[in-house]
Amino acid sequence: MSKPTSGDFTKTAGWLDWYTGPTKPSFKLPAGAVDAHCHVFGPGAEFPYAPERKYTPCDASKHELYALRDHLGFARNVVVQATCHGADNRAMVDACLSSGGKARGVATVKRSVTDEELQALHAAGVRGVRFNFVKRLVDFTPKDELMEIAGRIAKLGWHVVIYFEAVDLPELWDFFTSLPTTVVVDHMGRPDVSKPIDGPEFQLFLKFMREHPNVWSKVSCPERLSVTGPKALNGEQAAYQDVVPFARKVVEEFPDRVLWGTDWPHPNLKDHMPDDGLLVDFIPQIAPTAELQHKLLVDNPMRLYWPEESA
Ligand SMILES: O=C(O)c1cc(C(=O)O)oc(=O)c1
Repeated sequence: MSKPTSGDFTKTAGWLDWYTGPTKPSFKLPAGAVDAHCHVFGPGAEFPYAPERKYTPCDASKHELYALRDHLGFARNVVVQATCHGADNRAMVDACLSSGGKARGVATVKRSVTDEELQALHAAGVRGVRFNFVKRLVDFTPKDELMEIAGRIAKLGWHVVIYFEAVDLPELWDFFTSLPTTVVVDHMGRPDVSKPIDGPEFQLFLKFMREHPNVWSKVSCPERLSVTGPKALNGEQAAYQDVVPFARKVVEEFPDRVLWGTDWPHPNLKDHMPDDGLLVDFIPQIAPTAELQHKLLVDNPMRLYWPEESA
């Protein structure tokens, strides 16, 4: 892979580009594995970044994403709309349409989206919308607007992906638990892994999943959540030890409602950029058996994104 650029855009100061030349994972992914959380950025010259964005990334094209998929051994991708593109889904849709059926998408839409536009997104492979509550990434959208969107996309059989910080779960609880669809939490609701796993914050997240069988979780982004590392760099096979108990707990308690993704190209990392091959090697630490791995990487994402092909 070549070095990333940003077209005519100027990257946010301190921006870390995705890792070029990732290693081949030692962990062999099961056949049909899905990278269920990744993004494309631009390229900015073709798909300009949204005026309301909170960061300007380096470009990360569909070609680079699909080369990474093949290199790591994934069969398919779920391309999640990145906030730097706002509600302009063209780059994500273009990636899905050029994947030969190997990618599905998650969009961001506004209340003004028409039924025809939703139908076109569906035809392109979109199966969900993303609601973002992380304040450094987006401006606030009123909950009545989001609930209206959820009601409309429910009719298409889509789900809602939610991204929030663990401290905000109490305030968002009533809204999340009234959503009429399957609800998929990004990155385990971003637990503070320096707090105890049996402390009130993470226990509330587990209660959220226990009491609501429509709630799923991505057990992704150890590189984002880890405080103590070690980092997935320089051949490290036991990366992000502090995240392992949290992710493993979710995988073992809810094996049929978990997803995993690389999060490539890893927006907004400030500390280091992981080697994506070593990130794949993180998976057996949190899903230690072949059965758990198959559910996490194949059965669950297929059921959610390719139900027509799922056994
Ligand atoms: O934590 C983040 O900065 C982040 C940002 C985005 C996005 O900008 O869409 O997506 C993610 O999955 C994570």
